[in-house]
Amino acid sequence: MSPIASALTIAGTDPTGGAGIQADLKSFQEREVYGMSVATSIVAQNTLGVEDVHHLPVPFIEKQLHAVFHDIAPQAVKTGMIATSEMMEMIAMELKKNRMPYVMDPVMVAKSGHSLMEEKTRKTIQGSLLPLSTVVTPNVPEAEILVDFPIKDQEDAKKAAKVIVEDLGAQAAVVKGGHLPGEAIDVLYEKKEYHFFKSPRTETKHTHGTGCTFSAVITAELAKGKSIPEAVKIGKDFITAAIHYTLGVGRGNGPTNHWGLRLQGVPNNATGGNDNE
Ligand SMILES: Nc1ncnc2c1ncn2[C@@H]1O[C@H](COP(=O)(O)OP(=O)(O)OP(=O)(O)O)[C@@H](O)[C@H]1O
Ligand SMILES: Cc1ncc(CO)c(N)n1
Repeated sequence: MSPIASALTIAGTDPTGGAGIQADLKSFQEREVYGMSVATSIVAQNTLGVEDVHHLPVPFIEKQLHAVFHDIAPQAVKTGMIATSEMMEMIAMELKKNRMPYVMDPVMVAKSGHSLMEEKTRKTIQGSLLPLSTVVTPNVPEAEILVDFPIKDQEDAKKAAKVIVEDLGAQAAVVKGGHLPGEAIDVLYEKKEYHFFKSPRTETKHTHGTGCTFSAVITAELAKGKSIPEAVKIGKDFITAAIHYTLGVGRGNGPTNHWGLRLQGVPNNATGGNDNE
């Protein structure tokens, strides 16, 4: 195995750098993992919202994937925005040929409310990418769509994480608590056990790309060989600091601070302790 861990993101773009591929690459870099990216859709967006979306042709996305896989083998991969069923099916085929830890962030709707996935694609996930995933990281609205019941509190989030693993076939699931009231508690279900990752809620409007950043850090840590709970713990510490040390840039819901954890004096390769609830 290469001494350098590398990771690949397959996702949409954000020219203002807070979400999508740009956020993923910044997160990989912060975790000292060599970052690579394959674009699915080019998105004209900023902190105020999504202006327009241009989907790349499926054969062209496939060519980008081949360019990576034929040259530098990543140790882990994540997917973010995958807008159409056709893209999803092709990516699932490629990931079946190239098996490695795989983090699926099932991006459906931007924080601004703009849809980033066609309605009919929401069900394609379940038959294609989801069963291939090492970890799925839905927020509450995405988890509700995957499991088809409402999630109002932590008990519902626990049930959803379990259904995503036991009925839908993911190896592990983290239902993120960003959209529930109170402390920000993420629920991981893995190997028939629950783990809870808790942080105080920061009162801020600058949470653009939190989900992308969180799942990218998990991917980076899996690329280094960390266990799923260790990787999620580091993802949680990273995003908590990134939200806390807000940059205050952008006219709308601004990005997070990808070097926030460094400001706490935490070395990049620190391992996660056990901070479960
Ligand atoms: N205000 C907040 N304070 C502290 N942690 C937060 C806050 N909002 C979200 N988080 C944490 O950020 C991470 C991402 O969760 P969130 O639910 O915001 O993802 P998301 O909706 O998929 O994000 P996005 O769609 O913007 O990429 C989780 O670990 C969650 O607990
Ligand atoms: C490309 C892209 N992926 C994900 C999100 C969700 O944060 C976004 N706004 N843009």
